Amino acid sequence: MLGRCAARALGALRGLREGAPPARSPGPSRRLLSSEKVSDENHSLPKPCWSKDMRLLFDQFMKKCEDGSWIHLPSYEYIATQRSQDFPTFIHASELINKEKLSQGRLFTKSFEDGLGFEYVMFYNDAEKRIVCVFQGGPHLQGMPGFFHGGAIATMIDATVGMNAIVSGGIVMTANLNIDFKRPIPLCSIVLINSQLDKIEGRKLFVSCNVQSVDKKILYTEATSLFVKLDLEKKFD
Ligand SMILES: CCCCCCCCCC(=O)SCCNC(=O)CCNC(=O)[C@H](O)C(C)(C)COP(=O)(O)OP(=O)(O)OC[C@H]1O[C@@H](n2cnc3c(N)ncnc32)[C@H](O)[C@@H]1OP(=O)(O)O
Repeated sequence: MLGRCAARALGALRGLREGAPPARSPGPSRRLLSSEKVSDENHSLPKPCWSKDMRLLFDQFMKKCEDGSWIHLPSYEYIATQRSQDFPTFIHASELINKEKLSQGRLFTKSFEDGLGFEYVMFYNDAEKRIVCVFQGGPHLQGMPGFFHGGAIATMIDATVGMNAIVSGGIVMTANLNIDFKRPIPLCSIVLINSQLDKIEGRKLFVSCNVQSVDKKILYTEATSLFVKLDLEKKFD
């Protein structure tokens, strides 16, 4: 049974949850998505490609979820924003969005074969407005030989702070992301991305985060971000 905070967080994700597969019900917006592959697989559950350490951390966080203080967030290949009914004004009004290509859209972090790209699981603490992401990056995320690409790290930071903003603010977009890369992260290592909602001012949500080694001895990266709740009356053009 979900606790109250779990229900609230998962309710917030319903509006713009990370990758809920598109609705199967027919309708005008559903026609855009008719040719896509629909996968209901929750990628936040252990897979064969997860290392022993990743599984250990998963088990530790799942233990913390037992009293309801932490929530295990699901993740799917599709983001609900692909459902045009979630963005009625933007998608239908903008001439810039290719409606055919939209049906092939897939969440960037879920676009690699298992184990080669982004493997991660996120846990949310409602009382502390924190999300911890346990991230195991694969060999296709290489930048300098032997280390992760900075863009791959930025992607996972954006995904984690973004999820924190979504849980609190609903439909948001990244307006600003500042990253200090302090140490290179060895390729294929597992790191913790710790994000914190710092404040909300009107439509603006400020979220900070750091990336640490699992033993917390190495601070790899620090970041601050600004997310803006979308004004659904405005158009993208
Ligand atoms: C695993 C994955 C899970 C899912 C997580 C997904 C995370 C990924 C999210 C993304 O990557 S989104 C993609 C990257 N972001 C974009 O493409 C956004 C592009 N920018 C925009 O579309 C608009 O600038 C934006 C929607 C962010 C804001 O436009 P609005 O017209 O809604 O806002 P407006 O200009 O009215 O500004 C609202 C407030 O925000 C402030 N603001 C907006 N942009 C700002 C900025 N860049 N820096 C500082 N402040 C900014 C602005 O000053 C104002 O402050 P005040 O209310 O105090 O007056």
